[in-house]
Amino acid sequence: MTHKVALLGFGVVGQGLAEILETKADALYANVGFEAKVVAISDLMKGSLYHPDGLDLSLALRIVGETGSLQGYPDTPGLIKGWDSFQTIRESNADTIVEMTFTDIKTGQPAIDHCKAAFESKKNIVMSNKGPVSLAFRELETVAKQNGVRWCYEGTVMSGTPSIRMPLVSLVGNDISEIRGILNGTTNYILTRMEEGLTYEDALAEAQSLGYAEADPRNDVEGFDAQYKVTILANTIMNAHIQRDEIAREGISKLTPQDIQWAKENKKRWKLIARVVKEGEHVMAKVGPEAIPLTDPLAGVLGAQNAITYYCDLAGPITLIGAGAGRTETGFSILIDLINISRGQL
Ligand SMILES: NC(=O)C1=CN([C@@H]2O[C@H](COP(=O)(O)OP(=O)(O)OC[C@H]3O[C@@H](n4cnc5c(N)ncnc54)[C@H](OP(=O)(O)O)[C@@H]3O)[C@@H](O)[C@H]2O)C=CC1
Ligand SMILES: N[C@@H](CC=O)C(=O)O
Repeated sequence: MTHKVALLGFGVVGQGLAEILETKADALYANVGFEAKVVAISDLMKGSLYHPDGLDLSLALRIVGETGSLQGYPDTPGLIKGWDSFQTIRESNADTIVEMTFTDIKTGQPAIDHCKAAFESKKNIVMSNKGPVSLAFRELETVAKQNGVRWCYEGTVMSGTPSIRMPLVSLVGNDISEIRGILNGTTNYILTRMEEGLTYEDALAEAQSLGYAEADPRNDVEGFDAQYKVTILANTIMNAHIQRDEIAREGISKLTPQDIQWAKENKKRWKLIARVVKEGEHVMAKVGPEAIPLTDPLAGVLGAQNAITYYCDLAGPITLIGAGAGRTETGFSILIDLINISRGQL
């Protein structure tokens, strides 16, 4: 059955997903029987399109690439322009809403309301936006279940590297007592480039131009993004009931070139380390910069790469290393969720 999809947000990730759905359509159908049709795209400034029979994705990508807007998409019978996100959620014929709008680190809105509106309209949500999963996990999980729909968010932690599905599916049955990792691509990229001699400002500008940084990069460099991801991991993987503000947070913005040099001279490397530890029923989490020895496996994780180690009682420590951000990588994270929903799998 063709999976009908509506895209909310047509920025880096939205366009990355559209490119994948366009270029891999035949291979996905032939290899895994997955067929998707994008019926709507709704973006705050770029405009919106809806056609119940599906949109021409390569045309939408080309027009937005050339003009920065969807307005130039040709009018055809049945095409509706101008729906906002809530109209798209409620009135489109999509099976799944893909939420890729910006992460509001204070309120999680309007994405939390997008989720509620979708679930109440009996539509699944797939998202890379961390706000709702981090701030309203229990409530939204309940609303999704009550409405018999799916809620998937693989891309919220480590982009297309399966940091959520791997522990939930492949490591199921283990008791995971600790999670430790590098969960923010932008800061890891900045630290790597500073060690190579770039200034903090130039390294941040590069991370922004490569599509790694949040719309407001303070979310990355002050550790909010990693704090959000740690909350998601604690609650989804360790079944904790932890609130974002209970997690101690420090970013990398106070690190100086002298700090970087000191670490180099002492066979160490600065990393923004995220940690969740479970002792009995108590779960403690924190995010902060640490100068770790070069012998630590996390020290070798460079650029926008992320890494995470799950300390399992049966399988031992299992480490996953991969992209933590990026257009195609995060677009891929959405694809994993869509395929699993289509297959009826977790
Ligand atoms: N980039 C990455 O590597 C990763 C990103 N993420 C998360 O994925 C989400 C998308 O990231 P990214 O694509 O990089 O961000 P962008 O800023 O490139 O894109 C977000 C898009 O959402 C649009 N938007 C904002 N609010 C609304 C709204 N209410 N309704 C419709 N559209 C809206 C913006 O519109 P406009 O600009 O036109 O106003 C923009 O085009 C974010 O939440 C981010 O945290 C997660 C993992 C990795
Ligand atoms: N800004 C984030 C993007 C992915 O979540 C990062 O740099 O890791």
